Amino acid sequence: MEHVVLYDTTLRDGAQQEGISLSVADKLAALRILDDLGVDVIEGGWPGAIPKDTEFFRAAARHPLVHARLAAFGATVRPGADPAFDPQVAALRDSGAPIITLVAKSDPRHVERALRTTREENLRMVTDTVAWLSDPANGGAEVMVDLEHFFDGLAADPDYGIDVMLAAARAGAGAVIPCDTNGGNLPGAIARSIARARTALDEAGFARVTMGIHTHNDTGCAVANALAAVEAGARHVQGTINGYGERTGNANLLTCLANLQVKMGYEVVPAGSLAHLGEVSRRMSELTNIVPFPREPYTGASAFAHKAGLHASAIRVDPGLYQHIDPETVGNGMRMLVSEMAGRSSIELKARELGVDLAGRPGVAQEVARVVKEREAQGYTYDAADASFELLLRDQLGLLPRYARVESWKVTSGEQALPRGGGDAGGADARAGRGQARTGVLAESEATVKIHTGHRHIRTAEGNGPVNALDNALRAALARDYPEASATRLTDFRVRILDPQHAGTDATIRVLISLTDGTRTWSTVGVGTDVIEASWEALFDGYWWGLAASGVRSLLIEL
Ligand SMILES: CC(=O)SCCNC(=O)CCNC(=O)[C@H](O)C(C)(C)COP(=O)(O)OP(=O)(O)OC[C@H]1O[C@@H](n2cnc3c(N)ncnc32)[C@H](O)[C@@H]1OP(=O)(O)O
Ligand SMILES: CC(=O)C(=O)O
Repeated sequence: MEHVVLYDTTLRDGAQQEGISLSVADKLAALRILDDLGVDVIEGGWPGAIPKDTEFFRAAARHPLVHARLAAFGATVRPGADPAFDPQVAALRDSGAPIITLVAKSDPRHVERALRTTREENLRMVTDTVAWLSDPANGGAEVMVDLEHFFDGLAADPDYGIDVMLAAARAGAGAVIPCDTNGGNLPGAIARSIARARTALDEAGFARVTMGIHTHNDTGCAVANALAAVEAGARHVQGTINGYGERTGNANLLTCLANLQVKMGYEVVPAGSLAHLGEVSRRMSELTNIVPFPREPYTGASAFAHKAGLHASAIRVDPGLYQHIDPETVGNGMRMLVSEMAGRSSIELKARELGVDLAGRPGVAQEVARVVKEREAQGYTYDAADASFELLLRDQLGLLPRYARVESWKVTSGEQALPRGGGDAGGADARAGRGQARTGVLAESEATVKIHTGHRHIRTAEGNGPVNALDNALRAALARDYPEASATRLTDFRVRILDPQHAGTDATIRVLISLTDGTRTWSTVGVGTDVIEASWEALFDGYWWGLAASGVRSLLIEL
């Protein structure tokens, strides 16, 4: 199988994304993740331009890589400058990286208007910088050249970009990488230009020079453009994990990798690595602190999630009928979503996922599907509230322990005058009119919950809002007989109006909550015209599911 070089630029071009700021420690952690994945090259940053990157290359020297080689990124010398006396070029050499990737202007409009120099001088800048850095007397790095604005440049002048590329090859570059810097090109144009560039290299006697591709996603075609380039002769693909990058991002390297290896038959990373794609995507999300996009191909949480009943019915026979690959190949998993679009098969497959075998009990699946459709028509949503669905399913099967009977609950909210000297009338909270900072009053809520287990428990609790007070009171009441309830905490609370066009504050609303006990997380749903009532339903189901999932035995004695 032919190899395609995988070149990761998450730590350089990915870090150019709005909102991403990686510390040296983050970059070192990413280095390990990328090396374990088996990429060939990891571009670590721009030493000499960004102090953190200079420090990163110093630190990286103490972390030998098993699979990948490190690349330092930088620019050619400026017009009129000699690389031997250029501090930025010296910083690239001093980074100790075995690969140096230079960005070079290949669009004559950029040469003339951004660099404000001549086309000939730009060719000289490329030639001299590549030759100096690849000279063994100056460290002898392998030099790769990113041809900035290559595709747009060819549209303006069909030859100049090719001349820059050949100058780089002549000076000793090991790889030349046409870049769709503005991300405005489509696959056909990319493929035609790459084919032309490859032919030009071969005809000039540079068959040894690798043709690369670097694409941005401004037309939504970054991955497609990278793959089109490979079909046209590129054998080096640059991209970033999760498609991070300036503006709309770079080609998602994980999507490129999966497509190249699984669909196009190239050898890219060691065979076992593919099964870690999901993990790599999530670990990099932790480092960038950017929530993973659920609909990301191959790695996203929804990439193999099925909602339509007819899909489920075919999947029950053979998952391959509605999936382009086995999700486990890329470290993902199939999920069944239950909603108003469910039929018997969806319920049966979801039940199987939850460890309940409904095979041979079509009546139960049919009845659960009917209840789900009926309740979704009222506003419930089970694909976002797995725990509520599980309660419904187990209830139908008579498999649900009843932990408590609710006698009553109530919440009061109001404002209470603070003692003199209490509160702080200034600050941002006061300007926003929030909570305790207004003119000496404290906003607070109080809830009382009465439940029966074997005994009658009455608990009153305060909170900074009604849902918080209700949550505190319910937890305290349950924890008297079920101490496991004390570990449960609310982590998310979302409310939405279901019929905004027909009603104002008296609209039906849906509350979706997420809870955790420190190990598991789960979500439940409540619906009503009263936001507190809907919250109570979601909370009660949430605690109920938590106790059932912990295997807690019911102590309820109905008198
Ligand atoms: C397409 C890409 O994404 S390339 C990567 C881009 N990444 C970055 O820019 C991040 C790091 N950049 C930096 O830290 C700074 O911009 C630096 C250190 C590179 C330059 O900083 P400064 O010298 O203050 O200048 P500034 O940021 O305004 O850049 C303009 C200068 O770079 C020159 N320049 C721009 N592109 C190139 C290039 N490909 N080769 C050589 N010089 C270039 C311009 O001619 C201009 O030089 P001049 O001031 O002599 O006219
Ligand atoms: C080099 C680079 O990042 C670009 O041209 O997009």
